[in-house]
Amino acid sequence: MNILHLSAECYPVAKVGGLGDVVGALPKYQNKLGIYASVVLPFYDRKFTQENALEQVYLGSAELGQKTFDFEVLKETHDVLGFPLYLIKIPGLLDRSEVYSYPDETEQFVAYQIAVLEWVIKTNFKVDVFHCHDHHSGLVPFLIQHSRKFNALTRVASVCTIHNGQYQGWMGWNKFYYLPEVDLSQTGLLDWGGCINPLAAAVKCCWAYTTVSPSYLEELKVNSNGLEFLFELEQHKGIGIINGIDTDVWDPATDAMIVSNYNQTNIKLGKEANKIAICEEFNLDAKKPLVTFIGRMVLEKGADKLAELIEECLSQFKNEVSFLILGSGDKVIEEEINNLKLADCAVVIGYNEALSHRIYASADFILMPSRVEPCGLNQLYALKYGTVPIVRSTGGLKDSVIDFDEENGYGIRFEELELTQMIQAVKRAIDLFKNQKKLNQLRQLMMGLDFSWDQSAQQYINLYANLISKKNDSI
Ligand SMILES: Nc1ncnc2c1ncn2[C@@H]1O[C@H](COP(=O)(O)OP(=O)(O)O[C@H]2O[C@H](CO)[C@@H](O)[C@H](O)[C@H]2O)[C@@H](O)[C@H]1O
Repeated sequence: MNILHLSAECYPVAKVGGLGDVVGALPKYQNKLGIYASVVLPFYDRKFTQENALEQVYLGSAELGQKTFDFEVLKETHDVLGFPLYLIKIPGLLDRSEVYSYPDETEQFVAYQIAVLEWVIKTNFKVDVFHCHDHHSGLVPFLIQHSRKFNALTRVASVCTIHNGQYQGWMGWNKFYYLPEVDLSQTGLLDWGGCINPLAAAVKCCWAYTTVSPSYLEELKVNSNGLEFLFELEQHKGIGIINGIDTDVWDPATDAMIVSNYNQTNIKLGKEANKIAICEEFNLDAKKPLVTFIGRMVLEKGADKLAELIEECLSQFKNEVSFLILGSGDKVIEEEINNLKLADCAVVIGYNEALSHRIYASADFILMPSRVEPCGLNQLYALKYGTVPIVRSTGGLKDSVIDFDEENGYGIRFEELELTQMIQAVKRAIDLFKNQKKLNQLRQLMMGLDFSWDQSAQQYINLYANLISKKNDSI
């Protein structure tokens, strides 16, 4: 079975958030399970592409509207990631350093998708399933069905995974001419709310779509930035598969980025050593419970509530708790948090992968007050590192964290994004920290949980197999 993953991100080539983590891991685990999974990304001029051997496997050209563009397909020579990695390089369009936020992003991602399909057809690259991640490759299921140019691929299955339904890749109909000739009777499939909506088109045209947790599958029907009705209509094609974690990268026993490695048996000492080091670095008191937040500072993550919460906690629970915050995103939120000049609170604005590992290993608690959380990887990493998650009960957080007051529970949950509930959750963390025996029992329990990719990777494989066998039945 040959699967081609299409994505804008893939760790460690290019990661902005959790999409990168998933696409950097899932294909590796799928290959271990005996299928042949590859990834095709836009080319980025970054550390990974500068430092690894890349060979040209295809040189071609295609049209974006009236313009012809040349493109190269490069393959990373040694499969260092555990799967074949292909990169689409288009001079002047896909050869830059950043992943997102260029003014011609639409042109970038449309050209990427056209180039991928062109390359697959011209080289007879064997694909049984196009696995499209988020809106950046959302036009592919439509194009292979309704564009004559790609009709050699009509019978290739397509699966679309929604990591984040809030972003949909909207483009005006004035850019319709970027697409190759398509069946004009089918253009309604591209439309949602009067513009071309690649995520909506993917959901309508794919053979199956998945969400990154079962709860998120349900939530999209009531909260998906305008697509609620669509998710209701197409629910028969939907399935929720929770993300896993890549234990080659995220394991405190082997993690080369942390100060002191540890496992379930020496967790107390291990966490202590990491905590002492980080508290020294950030001038915090290692004797106090350390609560962290790591992530994108955006409304989705509830980051706008952090500044007020920290101020309140440090005033109500004076000298009883400390905070270490790492993130970047919305400039207003960044500034609000960065302006907190308080003892017992350290803030790092920016993206720092190595620091994030050190924080997972040293913090006692990780706060995730998300408004929306399709899966959430931070809580899964935290569990693996024996760090108690404090989460709002939503999406994947609800599916992966059981409150420690419940049977076999280990985390702290609250329902509403409301200051009093959040303060109460932090208070429970402080009380738990005072009971070191209980805290260590919970740490042992958390570290023993299995959120590895093995099971979820298999669920995707079962889905592909189902789709392929249905296709064969229908021939
Ligand atoms: N400033 C910073 N420095 C270092 N590391 C940082 C960082 N900010 C974030 N990270 C890292 O980025 C990742 C974020 O993971 P999330 O699951 O929160 O992803 P995100 O919301 O981007 O993705 C979407 O896709 C993923 C994958 O499906 C879903 O889990 C999620 O719910 C959904 O919103 C983690 O590895 C985290 O450690």
